[in-house]
Amino acid sequence: MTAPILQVQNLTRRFGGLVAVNDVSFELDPGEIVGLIGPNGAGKTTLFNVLTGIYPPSAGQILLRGAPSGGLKPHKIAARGMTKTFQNVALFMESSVLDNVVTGGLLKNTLPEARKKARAILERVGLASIADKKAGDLSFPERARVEVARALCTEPDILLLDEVMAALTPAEMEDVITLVRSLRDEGITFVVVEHHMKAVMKLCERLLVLNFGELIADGTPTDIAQNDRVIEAYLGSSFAKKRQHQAPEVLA
Ligand SMILES: Nc1ncnc2c1ncn2[C@@H]1O[C@H](COP(=O)(O)OP(=O)(O)OP(=O)(O)O)[C@@H](O)[C@H]1O
Repeated sequence: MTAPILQVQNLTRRFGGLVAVNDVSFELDPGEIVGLIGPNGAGKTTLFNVLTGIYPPSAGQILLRGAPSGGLKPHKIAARGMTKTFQNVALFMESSVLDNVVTGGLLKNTLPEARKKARAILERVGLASIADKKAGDLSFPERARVEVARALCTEPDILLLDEVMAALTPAEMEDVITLVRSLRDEGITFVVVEHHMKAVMKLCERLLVLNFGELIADGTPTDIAQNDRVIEAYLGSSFAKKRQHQAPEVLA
């Protein structure tokens, strides 16, 4: 049996009196593609932020390849192999696509090495033709791809994708799904936050469901689509009671 690459144990994050992530525990095996879903405000981004060191945990443990990583700074956690993309794309808008991606590579490489790596990654994700364009001149879907490229340039073992498919056309989503699968085949483990349920169901082999900060389900997309607690969380209890063994459209 392979050892888990990530162990999250009783993780809690509070903001004053608000418990944004509440006693959450799960493990990731290397090479999994796991979706993290839940209604607005469920705690998905906060969980990503705690895992990647943007916020320290209020309680609980995070073990990255068996070593505690909770409370370390983001660059330390990225250097150990876990990083995330940002929901509201945080590129340097005045810099070129290439220079944005290079910043990811500087974590583990000299500048010339980082530039070489960044060019290879831009080629890999299909952005080589816009390498010299200013990030501020890109369309939103292009920016999201650059965000992914920059995260890839940190050479992650675990990549947390925060809504990179927002505003993509169905064809562009297919491209992202193909890219994520092929990167997984090269050894990267993924956790994906995405509101587009069809894309999540297609891409992910396992789903974790948060509601009001609590992990209410962990299973295959088929199991999750039939799970009463999940349906209730999305649609309210009256719908869940009326439902007769039929997955609602929101989870189909
Ligand atoms: N820095 C912060 N300070 C105070 N409260 C916060 C902070 N960040 C998040 N929250 C609160 O924590 C809860 C969880 O928010 P979070 O953004 O993690 O949810 P989410 O599941 O990612 O939501 P969405 O799907 O809308 O992006 C919300 O009630 C939010 O208002």
